[in-house]
Amino acid sequence: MNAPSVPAPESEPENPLAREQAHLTASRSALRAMREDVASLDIRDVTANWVNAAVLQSQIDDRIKALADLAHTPLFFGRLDFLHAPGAEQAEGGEGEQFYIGRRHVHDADGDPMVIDWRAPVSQPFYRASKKDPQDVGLRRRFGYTGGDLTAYEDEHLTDPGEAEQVSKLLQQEIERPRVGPMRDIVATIQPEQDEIVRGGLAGSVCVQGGPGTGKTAVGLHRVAYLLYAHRERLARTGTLVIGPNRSFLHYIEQVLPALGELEVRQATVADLVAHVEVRGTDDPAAALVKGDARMAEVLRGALRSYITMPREGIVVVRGSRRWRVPVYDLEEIVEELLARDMRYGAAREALPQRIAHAVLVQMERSGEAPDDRVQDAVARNAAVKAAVKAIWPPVDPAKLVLRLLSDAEFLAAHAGGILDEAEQKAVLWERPGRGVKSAKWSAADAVLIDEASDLVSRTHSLGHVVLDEAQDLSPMQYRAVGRRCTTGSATVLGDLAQGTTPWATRSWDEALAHLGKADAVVEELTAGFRVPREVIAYASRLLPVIAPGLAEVGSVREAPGSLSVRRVASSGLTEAVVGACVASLSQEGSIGLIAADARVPELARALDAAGLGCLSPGEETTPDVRLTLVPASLAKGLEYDYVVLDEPAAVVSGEPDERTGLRRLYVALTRAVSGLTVLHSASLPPALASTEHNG
Ligand SMILES: Nc1ncnc2c1ncn2[C@@H]1O[C@H](COP(=O)(O)OP(=O)(O)OP(=O)(O)O)[C@@H](O)[C@H]1O
Repeated sequence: MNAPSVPAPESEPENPLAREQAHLTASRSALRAMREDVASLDIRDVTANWVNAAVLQSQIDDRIKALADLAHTPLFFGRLDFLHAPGAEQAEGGEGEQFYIGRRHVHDADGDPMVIDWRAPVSQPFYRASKKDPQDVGLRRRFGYTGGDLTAYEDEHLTDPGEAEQVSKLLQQEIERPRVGPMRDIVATIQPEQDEIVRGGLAGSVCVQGGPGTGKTAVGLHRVAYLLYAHRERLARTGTLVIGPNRSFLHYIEQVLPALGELEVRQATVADLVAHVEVRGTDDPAAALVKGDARMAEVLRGALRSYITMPREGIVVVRGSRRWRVPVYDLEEIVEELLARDMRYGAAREALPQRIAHAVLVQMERSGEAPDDRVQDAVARNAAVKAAVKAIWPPVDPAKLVLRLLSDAEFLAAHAGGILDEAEQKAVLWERPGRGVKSAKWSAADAVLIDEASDLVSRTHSLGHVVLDEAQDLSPMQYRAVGRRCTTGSATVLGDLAQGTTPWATRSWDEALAHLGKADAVVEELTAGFRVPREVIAYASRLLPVIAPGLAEVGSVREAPGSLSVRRVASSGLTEAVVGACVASLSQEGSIGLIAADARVPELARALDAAGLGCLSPGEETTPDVRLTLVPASLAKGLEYDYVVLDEPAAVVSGEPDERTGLRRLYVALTRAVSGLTVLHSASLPPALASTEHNG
């Protein structure tokens, strides 16, 4: 591989860099021309009315926006020189072709491509071709940019046996490029094992187990962009959704898809999905554990069914001078038939009057009448029929059903008997029964129960594709809630068993996928770490045998000697030392995260303030002026900073209800740094970390 070449004077036409720069300039002009073409469209003659005109104009405006040339977003980042024209028989010796790979398609005035969308099939070898499998690629070239200028390139001659394989310097530089602002895309440097997941088919679901910084979030987001490209129409109809753990995380990732040209993807937390009631209460862990258990689905199903009462008498429908009788045994048969079918409670309730009316119609026909559909509808709306339906199959409000289960010990016992033991029933019962849906102090887990009940009453709308990030923290009931939003679609599940910090954290992906309703999903593993330097990840991985025995240690694609510093200070000087470490980190470029146990955050905030250091909360955008974020350990998951200062690990551990969860929380905190981690402690470190004191 050639090292990034030293830029030669641009006037030299045979200088490859100058040629590439010329192609960039030409592509930019072509893009401008494409934009101007759209802008000059005259729609006055093609639209019949102003509504159509407005719709068309807004589509044109969107298209113009999509064709914008962003100064700091390189139009292309790679080039592929195929040995033969793609698609041509190689034996024919067809002329090789050259393609520039970028974020979007750009063509010249003749319609010939100048830049190919990274998602097009012809771009795939850019990510997958290797010396072992060159995929007909003679040369792969990666471009390096400084600001918006093309300043370097790096070549791989995949079919040259003499050229040794090397780690790309441009990849390394891209990862280490200081972070300001939200998460960015990785479209120029997606790795082969990541690309396999990104370009997986829409039909199948996939689950990715990957340690910290292996690119799970990046892969999930690029997968959505890819699927939208490959299945645009279908997904435009059915919809896509990205689920993340909390609002700050969603803010952090929200720019990635728009930067890839995808503006229509909804992003939400699980709490957003199940927001049927206002959540004002919390559960103790014992209650939350039972409420999140999949057995609750069974309890709810039984409780809902208990509202159905077998008819005790027949009904009489009076129409004009005639009376039609539906005997009790006919009604019973109808109800039994509905019960036997796999119908939602609400759908069956709607079907019931029609079934009764049908029974009446059959009698009418037998007696020589010729009733049509309108008569059937009229009978279904008859007062006697309505009254019977109400008695047999009354309407049920899902929130009221859950309210009753959690408030009424007898009702709960009647439906949880044989499913939950007595202690479990006691755990879920509210101390003070809820009076009404509005006033009850619902917890997050209760909202999920209501969502389950709602789905039993009427089917939840299913989307085309759902990406579920940080999945390891979901309870079985939450997996079910997500699963019913993609029953007819597919899912990408991303997570790390070692980072599970809820009492119900996922123990096995097979189990989780079964709750999600995607038991046939393929489980893939990512083990190459992009974020965390080797020294730091090795230190954090000392916790793995305790927090997730059997899980492979994450590697690192980057050596960064001196990236870890662990220092013990006197407890009276801890806060001051931490502020000092922040000041030192701020002398470097990029973002700084000060991570601390939640309980330590107020004191540290005051100390930073007193030192005149402005700081942000997680999810707030870093700017060149304010680059320091004060991160409560409970919100650190999924985030990253160029430099991390970690305050008092022992406090992070003891901030959690049990030691394993505490150590997992610590593992998350230790794995947020891209370029450097400083750990400051006054209390002893957990034994796994203390084994070899590390001083940097
Ligand atoms: N192929 C790649 N090229 C460049 N950067 C990459 C690549 N893959 C991942 N990264 C970068 O590595 C960092 C970590 O990625 P990401 O946040 O997706 O990891 P993760 O597996 O979700 O981590 P965590 O488990 O900690 O949430 C990000 O800055 C991401 O942009």
